Amino acid sequence: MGLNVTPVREISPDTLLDRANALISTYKTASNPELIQQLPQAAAELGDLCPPPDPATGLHVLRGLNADDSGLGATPSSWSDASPTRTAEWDVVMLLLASAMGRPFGWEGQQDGRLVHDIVPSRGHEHEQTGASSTVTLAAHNEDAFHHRRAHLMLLGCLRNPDQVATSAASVRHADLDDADVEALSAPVLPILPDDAYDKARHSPLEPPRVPTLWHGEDGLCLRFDPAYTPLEQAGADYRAAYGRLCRELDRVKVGVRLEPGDVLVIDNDAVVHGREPFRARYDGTDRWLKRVNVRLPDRDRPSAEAAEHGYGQQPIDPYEEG
Ligand SMILES: O=C(O)CCC(=O)C(=O)O
Ligand SMILES: [Fe+2]
Repeated sequence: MGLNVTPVREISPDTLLDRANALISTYKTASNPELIQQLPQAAAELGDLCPPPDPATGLHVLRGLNADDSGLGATPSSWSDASPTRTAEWDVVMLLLASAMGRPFGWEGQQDGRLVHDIVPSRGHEHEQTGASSTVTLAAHNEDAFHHRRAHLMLLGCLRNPDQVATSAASVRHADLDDADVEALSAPVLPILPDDAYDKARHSPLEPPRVPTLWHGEDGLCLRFDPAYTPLEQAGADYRAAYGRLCRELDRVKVGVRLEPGDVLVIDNDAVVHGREPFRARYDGTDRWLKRVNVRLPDRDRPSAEAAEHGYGQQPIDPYEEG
Protein backbone atom coordinates (compact mmCIF):
# COMPACT_ATOMS: atom_id res chain seq x y z
CA MET A 1 0.00 0.00 0.00
CA GLY A 2 1.32 3.47 -0.85
CA LEU A 3 2.00 5.53 2.23
CA ASN A 4 2.09 9.27 2.89
CA VAL A 5 -0.30 10.17 0.14
CA THR A 6 -3.18 10.96 2.47
CA PRO A 7 -3.75 14.70 2.92
CA VAL A 8 -2.95 15.85 6.44
CA ARG A 9 -4.65 18.89 7.92
CA GLU A 10 -2.88 20.31 10.95
CA ILE A 11 -5.26 21.58 13.58
CA SER A 12 -4.48 23.65 16.58
CA PRO A 13 -6.41 21.92 19.34
CA ASP A 14 -6.47 24.48 22.16
CA THR A 15 -9.98 25.85 21.65
CA LEU A 16 -11.33 22.38 20.88
CA LEU A 17 -9.87 20.92 24.07
CA ASP A 18 -11.03 23.89 26.17
CA ARG A 19 -14.54 23.48 24.81
CA ALA A 20 -14.48 19.69 25.39
CA ASN A 21 -13.27 20.07 28.96
CA ALA A 22 -15.84 22.74 29.76
CA LEU A 23 -18.59 20.37 28.57
CA ILE A 24 -17.15 17.47 30.57
CA SER A 25 -16.92 19.48 33.78
CA THR A 26 -20.65 20.17 33.53
CA TYR A 27 -22.00 16.98 31.96
CA LYS A 28 -19.36 14.33 32.86
CA THR A 29 -19.61 11.93 29.91
CA ALA A 30 -20.26 12.03 26.16
CA SER A 31 -23.44 9.99 26.56
CA ASN A 32 -25.17 12.65 28.66
CA PRO A 33 -28.19 13.76 26.54
CA GLU A 34 -27.80 17.36 27.73
CA LEU A 35 -24.22 17.44 26.48
CA ILE A 36 -25.37 16.01 23.15
CA GLN A 37 -27.92 18.81 22.81
CA GLN A 38 -25.17 21.40 23.40
CA LEU A 39 -22.90 20.06 20.64
CA PRO A 40 -24.23 21.92 17.56
CA GLN A 41 -23.86 25.29 19.30
CA ALA A 42 -20.47 24.44 20.85
CA ALA A 43 -19.17 23.24 17.46
CA ALA A 44 -20.49 26.33 15.65
CA GLU A 45 -18.31 28.42 17.95
CA LEU A 46 -15.23 26.53 16.73
CA GLY A 47 -15.57 28.14 13.28
CA ASP A 48 -14.11 26.30 10.29
CA LEU A 49 -11.63 24.24 12.28
CA CYS A 50 -12.40 21.11 10.30
CA PRO A 51 -14.43 21.30 7.09
CA PRO A 52 -15.35 17.96 5.46
CA PRO A 53 -12.69 16.50 3.13
CA ASP A 54 -12.22 17.78 -0.40
CA PRO A 55 -14.50 15.74 -2.72
CA ALA A 56 -11.55 14.99 -5.03
CA THR A 57 -9.72 13.03 -2.33
CA GLY A 58 -12.62 12.12 -0.04
CA LEU A 59 -10.44 11.81 3.04
CA HIS A 60 -7.94 13.57 5.23
CA VAL A 61 -6.19 13.15 8.53
CA LEU A 62 -6.63 15.82 11.21
CA ARG A 63 -3.38 16.04 13.14
CA GLY A 64 -2.45 18.06 16.22
CA LEU A 65 -4.45 16.51 19.04
CA ASN A 66 -2.75 15.23 22.14
CA ALA A 67 -0.96 11.94 21.58
CA ASP A 68 -0.29 11.30 25.28
CA ASP A 69 -2.11 8.12 26.27
CA SER A 70 -0.96 7.90 29.88
CA GLY A 71 -4.37 8.74 31.34
CA LEU A 72 -6.32 6.28 29.21
CA GLY A 73 -5.52 3.12 31.14
CA ALA A 74 -5.60 -0.30 29.49
CA THR A 75 -7.16 -0.79 26.08
CA PRO A 76 -10.51 -2.46 26.85
CA SER A 77 -10.93 -6.07 25.76
CA SER A 78 -14.20 -5.20 24.03
CA TRP A 79 -16.27 -2.08 23.33
CA SER A 80 -18.55 -2.95 26.24
CA ASP A 81 -15.66 -2.70 28.72
CA ALA A 82 -14.67 0.85 27.73
CA SER A 83 -14.91 3.34 30.60
CA PRO A 84 -17.12 6.34 29.71
CA THR A 85 -15.20 8.62 32.10
CA ARG A 86 -11.58 7.72 31.30
CA THR A 87 -11.86 8.66 27.65
CA ALA A 88 -14.48 11.40 28.08
CA GLU A 89 -12.13 14.00 26.59
CA TRP A 90 -11.55 11.92 23.46
CA ASP A 91 -15.25 11.12 23.14
CA VAL A 92 -16.30 14.76 23.38
CA VAL A 93 -13.51 15.92 21.04
CA MET A 94 -14.73 13.36 18.47
CA LEU A 95 -18.31 14.59 18.88
CA LEU A 96 -17.26 18.24 18.53
CA LEU A 97 -15.31 17.46 15.35
CA ALA A 98 -18.29 15.50 14.01
CA SER A 99 -20.63 18.36 14.90
CA ALA A 100 -18.40 20.89 13.17
CA MET A 101 -18.88 18.90 9.93
CA GLY A 102 -22.44 17.62 10.30
CA ARG A 103 -24.49 15.74 12.89
CA PRO A 104 -23.21 12.66 14.75
CA PHE A 105 -25.58 9.69 15.03
CA GLY A 106 -25.56 6.11 16.28
CA TRP A 107 -27.47 2.86 15.72
CA GLU A 108 -29.89 1.07 17.98
CA GLY A 109 -28.07 -2.25 17.39
CA GLN A 110 -24.48 -1.01 17.51
CA GLN A 111 -22.54 -0.65 20.79
CA ASP A 112 -25.66 0.06 22.89
CA GLY A 113 -26.70 3.01 20.71
CA ARG A 114 -23.63 5.10 21.64
CA LEU A 115 -22.59 7.95 19.37
CA VAL A 116 -18.89 7.20 19.87
CA HIS A 117 -17.81 3.62 19.18
CA ASP A 118 -14.73 1.93 20.61
CA ILE A 119 -12.89 -0.11 17.97
CA VAL A 120 -10.61 -2.66 19.63
CA PRO A 121 -9.61 -6.21 18.74
CA SER A 122 -11.76 -8.67 20.71
CA ARG A 123 -11.27 -12.32 21.53
CA GLY A 124 -13.49 -14.62 19.51
CA HIS A 125 -13.95 -12.00 16.75
CA GLU A 126 -10.47 -12.34 15.15
CA HIS A 127 -11.80 -13.63 11.82
CA GLU A 128 -14.94 -11.50 11.44
CA GLN A 129 -15.50 -8.79 8.86
CA THR A 130 -16.03 -6.17 11.59
CA GLY A 131 -13.88 -3.60 13.38
CA ALA A 132 -13.36 -6.09 16.26
CA SER A 133 -11.33 -8.43 14.04
CA SER A 134 -7.55 -8.66 13.73
CA THR A 135 -6.14 -11.83 12.11
CA VAL A 136 -7.89 -11.22 8.79
CA THR A 137 -7.77 -8.40 6.28
CA LEU A 138 -10.87 -6.28 6.80
CA ALA A 139 -12.06 -6.04 3.20
CA ALA A 140 -12.79 -2.63 1.71
CA HIS A 141 -16.34 -1.49 2.49
CA ASN A 142 -18.56 1.51 2.92
CA GLU A 143 -19.59 1.79 6.54
CA ASP A 144 -23.06 0.26 7.11
CA ALA A 145 -23.51 -0.19 3.35
CA PHE A 146 -26.60 -2.37 3.98
CA HIS A 147 -28.52 0.63 5.29
CA HIS A 148 -30.02 3.58 3.42
CA ARG A 149 -29.28 5.86 6.38
CA ARG A 150 -25.58 5.00 6.57
CA ALA A 151 -23.15 7.79 7.42
CA HIS A 152 -22.08 10.40 4.91
CA LEU A 153 -18.81 10.88 6.77
CA MET A 154 -17.02 8.57 9.16
CA LEU A 155 -14.42 9.67 11.72
CA LEU A 156 -11.78 7.35 13.14
CA GLY A 157 -9.75 8.80 16.01
CA CYS A 158 -6.58 6.98 17.03
CA LEU A 159 -5.82 6.55 20.72
CA ARG A 160 -3.27 3.77 20.19
CA ASN A 161 -1.74 1.94 17.26
CA PRO A 162 1.47 0.42 18.63
CA ASP A 163 2.09 -1.90 15.67
CA GLN A 164 1.30 0.80 13.10
CA VAL A 165 -1.50 -1.20 11.56
CA ALA A 166 -2.76 0.47 8.36
CA THR A 167 -6.34 1.43 7.70
CA SER A 168 -6.86 1.19 3.93
CA ALA A 169 -8.84 3.72 1.93
CA ALA A 170 -9.76 3.89 -1.75
CA SER A 171 -11.80 6.52 -3.59
CA VAL A 172 -14.04 5.38 -6.41
CA ARG A 173 -13.17 8.72 -8.05
CA HIS A 174 -9.60 7.51 -8.54
CA ALA A 175 -10.71 4.23 -10.10
CA ASP A 176 -10.35 3.84 -13.83
CA LEU A 177 -13.75 2.44 -14.91
CA ASP A 178 -15.18 2.46 -18.39
CA ASP A 179 -18.61 3.91 -19.06
CA ALA A 180 -20.14 0.52 -19.69
CA ASP A 181 -19.04 -0.74 -16.28
CA VAL A 182 -20.34 2.39 -14.55
CA GLU A 183 -23.68 1.91 -16.30
CA ALA A 184 -23.88 -1.79 -15.46
CA LEU A 185 -23.00 -1.20 -11.81
CA SER A 186 -25.57 1.61 -11.54
CA ALA A 187 -28.44 -0.88 -11.94
CA PRO A 188 -30.03 -2.23 -8.74
CA VAL A 189 -28.98 -5.86 -9.17
CA LEU A 190 -27.77 -7.17 -5.80
CA PRO A 191 -28.63 -6.63 -2.13
CA ILE A 192 -26.09 -5.82 0.58
CA LEU A 193 -26.81 -7.83 3.72
CA PRO A 194 -26.34 -6.51 7.28
CA ASP A 195 -22.84 -7.15 8.63
CA ASP A 196 -21.91 -9.24 11.67
CA ALA A 197 -22.02 -6.21 13.97
CA TYR A 198 -25.84 -6.15 13.62
CA ASP A 199 -27.15 -9.36 15.05
CA LYS A 200 -30.85 -8.48 15.00
CA ALA A 201 -30.82 -7.06 11.46
CA ARG A 202 -29.04 -10.20 10.22
CA HIS A 203 -32.04 -12.26 11.30
CA SER A 204 -34.57 -9.92 9.75
CA PRO A 205 -37.29 -11.71 7.72
CA LEU A 206 -37.61 -8.69 5.39
CA GLU A 207 -36.82 -9.12 1.71
CA PRO A 208 -33.32 -7.69 0.99
CA PRO A 209 -33.64 -4.73 -1.42
CA ARG A 210 -31.48 -4.74 -4.54
CA VAL A 211 -29.35 -1.62 -4.65
CA PRO A 212 -27.06 0.10 -7.17
CA THR A 213 -23.32 -0.21 -6.50
CA LEU A 214 -22.53 3.10 -8.21
CA TRP A 215 -24.35 6.38 -8.78
CA HIS A 216 -23.52 9.93 -9.73
CA GLY A 217 -23.71 12.30 -6.75
CA GLU A 218 -23.40 16.07 -6.65
CA ASP A 219 -19.64 15.93 -6.11
CA GLY A 220 -18.82 13.04 -8.43
CA LEU A 221 -19.12 9.25 -8.64
CA CYS A 222 -20.35 7.52 -5.45
CA LEU A 223 -20.49 3.92 -4.32
CA ARG A 224 -22.30 1.58 -1.96
CA PHE A 225 -20.01 -1.39 -1.62
CA ASP A 226 -19.45 -4.24 0.81
CA PRO A 227 -18.36 -7.36 -1.09
CA ALA A 228 -18.04 -9.45 2.09
CA TYR A 229 -21.84 -9.13 2.54
CA THR A 230 -22.92 -9.10 -1.12
CA PRO A 231 -24.25 -12.36 -2.62
CA LEU A 232 -22.41 -11.90 -5.91
CA GLU A 233 -23.41 -15.38 -7.10
CA GLN A 234 -26.97 -14.04 -7.58
CA ALA A 235 -25.83 -11.75 -10.42
CA GLY A 236 -25.29 -12.57 -14.08
CA ALA A 237 -21.83 -13.07 -15.56
CA ASP A 238 -21.58 -9.55 -17.03
CA TYR A 239 -22.42 -7.91 -13.73
CA ARG A 240 -20.00 -10.14 -11.86
CA ALA A 241 -17.23 -9.25 -14.28
CA ALA A 242 -17.89 -5.51 -13.91
CA TYR A 243 -18.00 -5.88 -10.10
CA GLY A 244 -14.69 -7.75 -10.23
CA ARG A 245 -13.11 -4.93 -12.25
CA LEU A 246 -14.37 -2.39 -9.68
CA CYS A 247 -12.85 -4.48 -6.85
CA ARG A 248 -9.50 -4.63 -8.63
CA GLU A 249 -9.49 -0.91 -9.36
CA LEU A 250 -10.30 -0.04 -5.74
CA ASP A 251 -7.49 -2.32 -4.67
CA ARG A 252 -5.11 -0.67 -7.16
CA VAL A 253 -5.84 2.89 -5.96
CA LYS A 254 -6.01 2.18 -2.22
CA VAL A 255 -3.74 3.95 0.23
CA GLY A 256 -2.60 2.71 3.62
CA VAL A 257 -3.09 5.14 6.49
CA ARG A 258 -1.03 4.20 9.54
CA LEU A 259 -2.83 6.32 12.10
CA GLU A 260 -0.69 7.73 14.89
CA PRO A 261 -2.04 8.46 18.36
CA GLY A 262 -3.89 11.78 18.21
CA ASP A 263 -4.78 11.46 14.49
CA VAL A 264 -8.39 11.63 13.32
CA LEU A 265 -9.10 10.14 9.90
CA VAL A 266 -12.13 11.66 8.17
CA ILE A 267 -13.62 9.59 5.35
CA ASP A 268 -16.37 10.49 2.88
CA ASN A 269 -18.46 7.32 3.09
CA ASP A 270 -20.09 7.93 -0.32
CA ALA A 271 -16.83 8.22 -2.26
CA VAL A 272 -14.29 6.21 -0.29
CA VAL A 273 -14.25 2.62 0.94
CA HIS A 274 -12.10 1.64 3.88
CA GLY A 275 -10.68 -1.53 5.39
CA ARG A 276 -7.76 -2.64 7.55
CA GLU A 277 -4.73 -4.83 7.16
CA PRO A 278 -4.47 -7.96 9.33
CA PHE A 279 -2.57 -7.82 12.61
CA ARG A 280 -1.89 -9.90 15.67
CA ALA A 281 -3.91 -8.77 18.66
CA ARG A 282 -1.97 -8.52 21.93
CA TYR A 283 -4.81 -8.82 24.47
CA ASP A 284 -2.58 -7.35 27.18
CA GLY A 285 -4.10 -3.89 27.58
CA THR A 286 -1.77 -2.23 25.02
CA ASP A 287 -3.79 -3.05 21.89
CA ARG A 288 -4.72 -0.78 19.04
CA TRP A 289 -7.68 1.45 20.02
CA LEU A 290 -9.76 3.70 17.78
CA LYS A 291 -12.84 5.83 18.39
CA ARG A 292 -15.42 5.92 15.58
CA VAL A 293 -18.23 8.39 14.91
CA ASN A 294 -20.82 8.36 12.12
CA VAL A 295 -21.81 11.73 10.69
CA ARG A 296 -24.87 12.81 8.71
CA LEU A 297 -24.62 15.74 6.31
CA PRO A 298 -28.18 17.14 6.20
CA ASP A 299 -27.75 18.57 2.68
CA ARG A 300 -26.17 15.52 1.01
CA ASP A 301 -28.41 13.65 -1.47
CA ARG A 302 -28.56 9.93 -2.16
CA PRO A 303 -30.50 8.06 -4.87
CA SER A 304 -34.20 8.71 -4.20
CA ALA A 305 -35.09 4.98 -4.32
CA GLU A 306 -33.18 4.50 -1.05
CA ALA A 307 -35.93 6.32 0.86
CA ALA A 308 -38.23 3.30 0.41
CA GLU A 309 -35.78 0.81 1.97
CA HIS A 310 -36.54 -0.88 5.30
CA GLY A 311 -32.95 -1.04 6.57
CA TYR A 312 -33.67 -4.57 7.87
CA GLY A 313 -35.50 -2.97 10.82
CA GLN A 314 -32.31 -1.32 12.08
CA GLN A 315 -32.97 2.21 13.38
CA PRO A 316 -30.46 5.02 13.59
CA ILE A 317 -30.24 6.90 16.86
CA ASP A 318 -30.30 10.47 15.69
CA PRO A 319 -30.45 12.96 18.55
CA TYR A 320 -31.04 15.86 16.18
CA GLU A 321 -33.79 14.37 14.06
CA GLU A 322 -36.70 16.72 13.50
CA GLY A 323 -40.25 15.82 14.40
O1 LIG B 1 -9.66 -0.62 12.18
C1 LIG B 1 -9.71 0.13 11.22
O2 LIG B 1 -8.72 0.78 10.83
C2 LIG B 1 -11.00 0.31 10.48
C3 LIG B 1 -12.08 -0.53 11.06
C4 LIG B 1 -13.41 -0.26 10.42
O3 LIG B 1 -13.70 -0.63 9.33
C5 LIG B 1 -14.40 0.50 11.17
O4 LIG B 1 -14.18 0.79 12.35
O5 LIG B 1 -15.45 0.82 10.59
FE1 LIG C 1 -15.69 0.08 8.73
